[in-house]
Amino acid sequence: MTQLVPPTLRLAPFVAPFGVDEGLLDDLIARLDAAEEATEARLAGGVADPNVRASTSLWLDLDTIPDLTSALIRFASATVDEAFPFAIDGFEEGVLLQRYRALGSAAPLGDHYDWHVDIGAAGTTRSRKLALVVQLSDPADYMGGLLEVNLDGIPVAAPAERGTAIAFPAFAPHRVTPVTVGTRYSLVAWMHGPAFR
Ligand SMILES: O=C(O)CCC(=O)C(=O)O
Ligand SMILES: [Fe+2]
Repeated sequence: MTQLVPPTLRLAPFVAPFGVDEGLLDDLIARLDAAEEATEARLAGGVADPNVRASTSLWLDLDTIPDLTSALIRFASATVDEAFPFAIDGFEEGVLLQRYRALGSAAPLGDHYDWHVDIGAAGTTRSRKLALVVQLSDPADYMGGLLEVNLDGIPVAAPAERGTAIAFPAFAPHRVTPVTVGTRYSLVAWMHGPAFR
């Protein structure tokens, strides 16, 4: 089948409502808060450096939450059709829930994730093509915690509204600025496909 592809590559994140009930967003937050497996987020290679990244995270198996899976597939299709026409096969890693806190952070200014890209040189991260982030928190619940994406040299802050989904290429530098008050929760997933070449 012929695939319709946009004539140009977008240089701004793709943003759309994620389209799930607030109850599901609440449930995801509760899962992270309750999880005993939730661990201090670590950099690839297992080294934790709170100057680069400080947050709490929990991996979820996608098979267990059908409403979440269908919303991710809908949003991923829209992203590929309307913004980033990459060859995509599916979500290979489940989803990662993230919590960024002001209080209790190992980092002096609050939990954060400094500039980085999500694509890696080898292993699972090598075939990451698109990063998808869902804003799980109401922006009134925290200060700071901006997701900024830099696709063309100028960092753009992603909308923070609860239930908003944001997609960008896995090779795009992005960061989460320190949460200085309250707590921000997010969901991150990656669409995989034949590795960029
Ligand atoms: O929490 C976010 O909004 C983004 C997290 C992120 O960049 C990552 O986990 O790689
Ligand atoms: Fe990232």
